[in-house]
Amino acid sequence: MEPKTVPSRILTDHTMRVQAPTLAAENRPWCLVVVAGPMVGSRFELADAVTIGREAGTEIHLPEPSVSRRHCHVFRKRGGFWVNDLGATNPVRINGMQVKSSPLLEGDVLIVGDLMLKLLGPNSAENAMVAALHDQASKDVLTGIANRRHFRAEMERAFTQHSDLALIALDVDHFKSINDRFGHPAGDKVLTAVGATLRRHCPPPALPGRIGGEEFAVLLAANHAEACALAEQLRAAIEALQLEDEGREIRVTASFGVASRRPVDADADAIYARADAALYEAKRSGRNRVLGEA
Ligand SMILES: Nc1nc2c(ncn2[C@@H]2O[C@H](COP(=O)(O)OP(=O)(O)OP(=O)(O)O)[C@@H](O)[C@H]2O)c(=O)[nH]1
Repeated sequence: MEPKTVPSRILTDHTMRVQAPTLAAENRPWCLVVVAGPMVGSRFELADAVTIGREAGTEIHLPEPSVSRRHCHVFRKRGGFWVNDLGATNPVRINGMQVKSSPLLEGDVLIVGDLMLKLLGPNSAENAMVAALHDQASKDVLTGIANRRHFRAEMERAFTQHSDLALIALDVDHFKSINDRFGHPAGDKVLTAVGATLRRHCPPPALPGRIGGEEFAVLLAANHAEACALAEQLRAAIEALQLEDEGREIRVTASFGVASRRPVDADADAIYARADAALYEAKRSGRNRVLGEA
């Protein structure tokens, strides 16, 4: 019998470029993806208007020497995107051609200093692939929240953009004895429940992350009092978790340290170090408590 073949259909646009088949579920934000040069693989979702530059506070922040402080402006115009060069030392180019002010079309490559950024539309297969790879690279496998690498990168990025910045560091209490009494899989169940609690109480733009083992952290644009209030809410929610293993109740508590940005801080690590010191003090003084930085 003849094997049944399904006729395939290749879709092309007016320039005869092959279009990815559109799936109903896809409708991602437009994004610029670094396809060559420093920061390759970085993905930036596009708002209606963004400035690209080396200067802290630009929406697409590219801290590279070949990029001007304020390099170019990308904005929506007549249903598409448009680019204006802001007088960059290395002039903006699109697909190799120098431009002052020009439309930017899906699939175009925008050259900013030594970086090549490709514009990907909401339904492109490349956009879906890059988003999936980004997800895999940035999430902790067990809990689904940010992994250490992504959390630290976001911490540095947030430091360039927010003056009101706070960090909550937390660590599950006596976690080793949970593993010893109930076994490693039950320990994993506890970590998963803590991750879910953080996700539930810290919606975006707050960012919860798993730093490693039983250590977690939350990054938020808030003042010290707001961050301490959130930490207290998290402490109570973790203490209220109802977990069991083969009919045996697993009691879980965590200790918290909170720190917020000071004018003297040179980087986000300085804030993290103070949150960690406060967490250490919370452990030392009895656990299951929130302590602000000294
Ligand atoms: N189940 C499980 N255990 C882990 C994982 N990662 C690290 N651990 C365990 O976490 C435990 C951490 O123990 P400690 O650092 O001594 O801390 P603790 O027992 O929580 O004590 P305190 O922090 O002082 O309250 C170790 O036994 C690690 O083996 C993981 O992914 N899953």
